Amino acid sequence: MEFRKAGVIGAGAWGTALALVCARAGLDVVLQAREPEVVDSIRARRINEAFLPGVELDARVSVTPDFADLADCDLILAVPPAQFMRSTLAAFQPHAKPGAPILLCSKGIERGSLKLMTQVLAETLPDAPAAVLSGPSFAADVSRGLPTAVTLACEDAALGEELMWTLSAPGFRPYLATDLIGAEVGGAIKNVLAIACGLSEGRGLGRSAHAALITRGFAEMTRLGVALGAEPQTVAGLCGLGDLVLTCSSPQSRNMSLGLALGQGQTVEQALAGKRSVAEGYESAPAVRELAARAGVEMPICEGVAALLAGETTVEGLIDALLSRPLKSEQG
Ligand SMILES: NC(=O)C1=CN([C@@H]2O[C@H](COP(=O)(O)OP(=O)(O)OC[C@H]3O[C@@H](n4cnc5c(N)ncnc54)[C@H](O)[C@@H]3O)[C@@H](O)[C@H]2O)C=CC1
Ligand SMILES: O=C(CO)COP(=O)(O)O
Repeated sequence: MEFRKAGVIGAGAWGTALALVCARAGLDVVLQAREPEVVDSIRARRINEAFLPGVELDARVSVTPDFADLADCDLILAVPPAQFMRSTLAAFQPHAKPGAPILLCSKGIERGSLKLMTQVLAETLPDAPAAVLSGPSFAADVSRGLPTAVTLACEDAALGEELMWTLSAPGFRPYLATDLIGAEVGGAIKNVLAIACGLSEGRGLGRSAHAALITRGFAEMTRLGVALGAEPQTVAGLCGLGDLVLTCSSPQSRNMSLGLALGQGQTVEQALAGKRSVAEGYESAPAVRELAARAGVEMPICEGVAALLAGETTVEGLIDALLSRPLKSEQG
């Protein structure tokens, strides 16, 4: 199957950057934006001022508010915040071209249902072939053409390969996998762990604590991923460990910067006030906590972040709780 026209659903920073990736890969692109001012800004100035300022969009990218304009797209990239994936796909569903694959590019777990994005897709567009794109990739970097490598997972290996060739460009390298769950869990959990790393940074706990949080956080990610059916080597790839390292290492991350603000003494409400961009770790933390409890998996860092965000503990309480855990085997 040769792909010629991509529809990108969701014109936040990442959807806009991915529209550029598709255009650079030679596809015609229709970018669906929810906000009228985003449509106006791209039509008037070729720039998404609200979510990706300073980046000029390729002439191959057209913008629309209307899902009907994606009806002839033979490939769809779904990029709304995870909590809106279900409502967004449901709105798009009447316009989906039969057989067009849907590449899920959002990172999170649906609150309430505790479902991954592939499960949400299976319930809203059950006949659409599913794939997942996830990995260390700041929209600002990717949109500027800086080198990036990501995981592209698809159970149908031939379709995965087709998608890999379709989307690859000199600065954008998708690596193939067939393990959808593995490709999804890391991206959801790393956002919660990045909040923890931000807290540590904000409290001035030092680089050693930072490295400990990444490493023990990766153990949590792997435990829950495996309990949900992921292959550990997928979690150790770009979509898991790779994205954990990126997101925990730069205040450019919305999740890490949320943790940083909390660590410096802001309340959750203050840290989130006035923000239009999404911090998926805030949204997914309660779902990660519930999934871990349901699976009987210990995730003390994620559990602590969820408790902090829910107002059940303080930053000091969270740090004390982690440091007073019983000593044990590293592999346990
Ligand atoms: N920004 C980045 O560097 C990256 C983001 N992602 C993921 O992409 C997904 C989207 O994030 P961004 O593009 O960064 O978003 P953003 O934070 O730049 O923008 C917020 C988005 O939320 C949408 N939105 C707000 N209310 C909505 C509603 N009721 N229904 C549907 N959509 C609504 C807005 O239209 C906008 O597209 C997230 O899951 C994020 O984790 C993944 C890789 C990189
Ligand atoms: O997912 C990302 C990088 O891979 C973006 O991280 P933030 O959402 O924390 O900014």
